[in-house]
This record gives sequence, structure tokens and C-alpha cells, in this order.
Amino acid sequence: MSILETKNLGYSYNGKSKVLEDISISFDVGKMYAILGPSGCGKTTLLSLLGGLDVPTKGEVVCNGENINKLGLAKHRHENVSFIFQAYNLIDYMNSIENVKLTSKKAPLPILERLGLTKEETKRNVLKLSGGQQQRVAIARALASDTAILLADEPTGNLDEDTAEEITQILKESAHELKRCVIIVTHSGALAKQADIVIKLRKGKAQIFERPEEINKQSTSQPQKRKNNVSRSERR
Ligand SMILES: Nc1ncnc2c1ncn2[C@@H]1O[C@H](COP(=O)(O)OP(=O)(O)OP(=O)(O)O)[C@@H](O)[C@H]1O
Repeated sequence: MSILETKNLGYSYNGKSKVLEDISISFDVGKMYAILGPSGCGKTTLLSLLGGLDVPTKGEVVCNGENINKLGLAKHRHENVSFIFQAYNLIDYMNSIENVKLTSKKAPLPILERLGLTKEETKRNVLKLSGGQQQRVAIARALASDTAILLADEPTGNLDEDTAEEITQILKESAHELKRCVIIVTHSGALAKQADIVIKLRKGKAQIFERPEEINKQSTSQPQKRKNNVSRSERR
């Protein structure tokens, strides 16, 4: 069973023109998804609906077989989902270690150091870190949490090429080795190339591109039959 699904999902802000129309996608654990599309096409909107930050105007979001509205959006956010926001959303009177401790009982220092922060930087108030360093703290906070779903909005947007590549590999590991469902909104072609599944949004619709060669390497089980109502399996 997919951990997360959208069923005929639609959304419009203030009842005006539709941002999303009839989107049905299944998301599995153990896979990294990249959501691509032109600016303003609804990528962040889709991520917000998946994370229970907003309610669809049509259709539903289902997590572990249950409509997240019925489950309770706050419960869904608390139990199932970690976010890496575009604006980081760090607690600005705390240092990095304290920010990571908010979501996890795991020791924060190894995770922060793995993401390239020095011991001294982890003790500094987050507002005294550079934009890229703050972004890495936000990523560490999400990685340290135990939720099965990780939603990330442009997680490599503020990083140099090498750091972006490193973060991409850490997110991929989180999907493949820790068996999380990692869903990333990105404009980065390099990140998208590393994803197992690419979802392209355009004019409110989604197109799915699978990478069967990557998926087969990770799993010896039979490939799952997709239930999406969108065009499928186009090797890039
Ligand atoms: N609160 C809001 N009220 C009204 N319209 C909104 C609101 N938030 C977003 N929109 C509009 O909805 C559309 C989709 O926005 P969204 O942020 O989901 O796009 P996006 O694909 O993530 O864009 P980008 O790549 O530029 O970040 C845009 O046209 C945007 O202007």
C-alpha cells in the first residue's frame, strides 16, 4: 500500500482559477520523488496539501489508507510528516542544536556535522548563520525526525553545487536506506536526475516519469502497478 496518495486532487485559491486539477498520484516509502514545473504552476501548493497545511477544494489526500482530513490535519503533520520549508522556519532565538532537538531525541551534533556545520556554528544563534547554513539546519531538523514522510521545498536552492549534490545524496539515502518517502519540490535538474520518480506539473495536471532501472536496483520485489490517472513510465 502506498503511504501517501492524492485522489482527484484539485485546488484553487479563493475560488478563483484552478491551480491544481484532478491530480492522482501514489507515493511509496523507499523512494525519492522530485516535483518539477514552471514557476507558479502549483508545486508548493501540492506540497502544502500533502503535508496537511491546507485543505483541497476537490478530491482528497490519503495517508496510510485514511483521508488526512478525517485523521486530523494537525495529527497528520505531527505524526507523519517533516517539512523542509523554502523559508527554513527555524526558531530564531535558538541555536542549531536546539532547533534539531525540537523534532528528535537523536543526538543533533552528528547530523549537523554531517551536513557540514562546525561545532562552533551549531552553538551559534541560527540568525547568525549564512542562508545556506540555515538551510542545512532546516534539513538536519527534518532528517533527525522519525516521520515516514519528508516534504522539502527547494532544499538545495540556496546551496553551492557541491553542497547541493551532497544534500541530494543524503535525501536519497534517507529514502532508500531509512525507507522514508521523500518528496521534493525543485527547479534543479541535477536533483531531479537523482530522483526515482519525477512528477511534472503543468496547467494543473501532473505527468509522472519513472526511473525503473533505479527502482529495480533497490528492490527485489515485483514492480508495483501504478494507479495513477496520468501518463506514465517515460524513460528520460
Ligand atoms: N495565498 C495565495 N493566494 C492566492 N494565490 C496564491 C496564493 N499562494 C499562491 N498563489 C498562486 O497560486 C499559484 C501556484 O503557486 P505555488 O506557490 O504553488 O507555485 P510554485 O509552482 O511552487 O511556484 P515557484 O516555482 O515560483 O515557487 C501561483 O499562481 C500563485 O501566485
